[in-house]
Amino acid sequence: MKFTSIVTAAVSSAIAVSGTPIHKREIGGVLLCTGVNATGTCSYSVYALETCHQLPAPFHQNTSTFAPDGEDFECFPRIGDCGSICTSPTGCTFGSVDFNYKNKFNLGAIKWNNLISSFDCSLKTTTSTDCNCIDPLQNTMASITTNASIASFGGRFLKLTHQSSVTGGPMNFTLFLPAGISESAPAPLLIYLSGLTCTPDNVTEKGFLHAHAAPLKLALLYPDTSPRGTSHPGEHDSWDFGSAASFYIDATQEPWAQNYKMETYITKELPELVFSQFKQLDPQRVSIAGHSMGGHGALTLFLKNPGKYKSVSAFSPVSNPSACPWGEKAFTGYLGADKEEWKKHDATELVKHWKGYLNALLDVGTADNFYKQRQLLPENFAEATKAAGIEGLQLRYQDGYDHSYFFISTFGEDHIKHHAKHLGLL
Ligand SMILES: N[C@@H](CCC(=O)N[C@@H](CSC=O)C(=O)NCC(=O)O)C(=O)O
Repeated sequence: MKFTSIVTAAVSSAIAVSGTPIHKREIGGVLLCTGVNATGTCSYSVYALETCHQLPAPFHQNTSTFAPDGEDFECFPRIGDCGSICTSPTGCTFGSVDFNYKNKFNLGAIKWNNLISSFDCSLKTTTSTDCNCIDPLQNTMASITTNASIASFGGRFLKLTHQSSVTGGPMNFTLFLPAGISESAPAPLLIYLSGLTCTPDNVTEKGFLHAHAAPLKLALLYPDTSPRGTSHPGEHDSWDFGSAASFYIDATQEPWAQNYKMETYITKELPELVFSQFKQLDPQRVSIAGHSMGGHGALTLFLKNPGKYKSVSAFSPVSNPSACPWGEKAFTGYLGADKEEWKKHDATELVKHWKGYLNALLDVGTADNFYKQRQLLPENFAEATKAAGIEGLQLRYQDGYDHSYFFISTFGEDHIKHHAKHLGLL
C-alpha cells in the first residue's frame, strides 16, 4: 500500500466493550480490540479501502480482536508501519483476514496479537452472492467484483464490475486511485466518458491521463460506454449505435428504454456507489470530461446539471448531435423523431440556457477526419456560446492532430490541470 492514514478515529472513539461484537456490516468496517473476543479497549470504524491505516496506541502491536465486518472485503494486518519496507523473508503479513477468518477474535492463537502495526483492506476479487452493499437508488443489495488491481504511476487502477439497477445488468468501470489519499485527505474525482467503440480500457491503456492526475492526487473514474449483456435487435450490428454507443442519454424508445439509461447511471447510480464505497474520494469535488461521443456526454451532463461538476473538458466532442449523422442516427433510435426532444440532449442547444461562467476546455485536431466530415461541429457550439454572451469557453484547434489517443495523450496534461485548478488542487 502506498498511502497512509492514521487511525485517529480509533483513538477518539475507543470504548470499552466486552461480550458480543457489534455488527454494522459495512464495506471497510473493522472492529479492533486489545482483548480477545471483543474485550478490552475497542474501536469500530469504517476504513477507506486500498489505503494503509497506521494503528495508534493502545492498538499498536496490541490487538487481539481484528474483525472485518462484512463478507465482501478482506484486510491484511502488517508487522511494519505504513510506509516501511518489508525485509522479512517470510513476509510481513500473515495473509488475508476476512469476516469468516477463524482467529479474528483471538489473534493470540497464531501469536499475532503483539505484532500488528498497520493494515489495509480491499474488496475481494470474486463476486459475493450475499454482498451487503446498499444500492444507492433502490436500497437493495448491490455487489462489486474486483477484476484487477494494477499499479501505475504510484497509484492503482481497479477494474470493477457491479450489478446496476438502472441499466438492469452488469456494468464495468475502472477507478484510478492516486497514492497518498485517505478518508481524512480525500481526493476529488474526474469522470471521463469514452467514445464510440470504447470500453474503459482504451483510455486507461492509451490516454495516460493518470500519469498527470497521480502527482496532483486527482482520482479518475472511467465508466463503460453502454450497458452490456443484452441482445436487442441490431444492438451489436453497427459501431455508432447500440452497444458502446449509448450517447449517455436515457432512451425513451423501445427496446432501448429498457436498459439504455446511461444519463441516470452516470449522474446518479455510479457516483453514489463509488462514493459510498471509496471513502478516500470527495463527493463534493467532481468534474467531467470525455472524448468524441464521450465529449458530447461530458458537455451535456455538465450543462444539464449546473453545480454538479466543477468543470468540463472534451477532446474532439460531438458538439451539435442534432445536426450530424452520428447524432441523428442515435437520437432517432433512442429518442424518436421529435427534434424538440433532441434539443434537450444537444450541447449547442443546452448552452443557450447556461447561466454564468463555463469552466470549459475543448480541444479539436484539424486533421481529425470526423471533424472534417462534420460529425463534431465544435464551431456551432462556440457560436452559440458567444451569441448567448457566455464566457469561459476555451476552444483550441490543434494543428495536424487527429481523433486518436495520440491526440488525447498529447493534450491530456492540459485537461487534467484545467480540472485540477477548478477542483482546488492547483
Ligand atoms: N476505427 C475506430 C473508429 C471509431 C473511433 O474512432 N472511435 C473512437 C471514438 S469516436 C467517437 O466517439 C475511439 O476512441 N476508438 C477507440 C480507440 O482505441 O481508438 C475504431 O473502430 O475504434
